[in-house]
Amino acid sequence: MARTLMIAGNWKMHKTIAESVQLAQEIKLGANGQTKAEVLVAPTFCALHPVAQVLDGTNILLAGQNLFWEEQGAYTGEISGSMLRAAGASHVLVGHSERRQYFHETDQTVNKRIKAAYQAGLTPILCVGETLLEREQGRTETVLETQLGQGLMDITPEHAQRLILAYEPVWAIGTGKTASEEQANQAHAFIRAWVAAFFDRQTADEMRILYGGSVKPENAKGLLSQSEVDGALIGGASLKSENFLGIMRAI
Ligand SMILES: O=C(CO)COP(=O)(O)O
Repeated sequence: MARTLMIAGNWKMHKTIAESVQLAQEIKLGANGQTKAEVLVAPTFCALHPVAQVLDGTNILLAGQNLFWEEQGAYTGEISGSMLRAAGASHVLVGHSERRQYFHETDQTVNKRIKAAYQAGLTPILCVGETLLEREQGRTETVLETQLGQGLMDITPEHAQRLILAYEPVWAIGTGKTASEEQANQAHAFIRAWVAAFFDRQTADEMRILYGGSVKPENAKGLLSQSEVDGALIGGASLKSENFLGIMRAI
């Protein structure tokens, strides 16, 4: 089953509008015809539209980093799926561990956001992953199972066909500690088997499962050559075009 690799940059809370536009321009120039992978960037909300204008006419995709589940209303500080769409996004990250850790995101609110993403015509990228303590206690699979089962509750098989998953072990995010190729492949295989059981085999075979956690040009080739790893969700190394492009060229 040939799945198109995805190289995704999560810019987190980094870069002004001007800096985001600059980075997008560098990626646009560098990626031009250079990679077979699908490329995606997720800037801050305020940089979405300016970056969309830079990327117009390219096949580089744009994602929001989060969304609220209501369409509009008195929800100070939030943003809806349709607003992301209008700004030029086609995708949205949901349930990133930083959202879970710092903003009290739960599997239940993740589920609401996933549904809202579909409602708005966005493709969600659901992030799951265990903490160091959970891994040490041998609870990795239980944690993944819970995050997936509750996060994807009542999602239709049709919608599941458009879903992208990201396995991001919390202990590997921004720490410089990468999951070994075997650890990543094993977790991805577990997630794919879970998808096959929850939805169906074909959906599982076609689903992209990205790895995230200290991916850089030096380790990208090894991780991305694993049979179950269908791309990367990159934080720190996506903030410099030479690193992000280096990862793209590593595959
Ligand atoms: O959280 C991540 C991507 O969403 C990974 O971040 P780092 O690549 O900085 O470890």
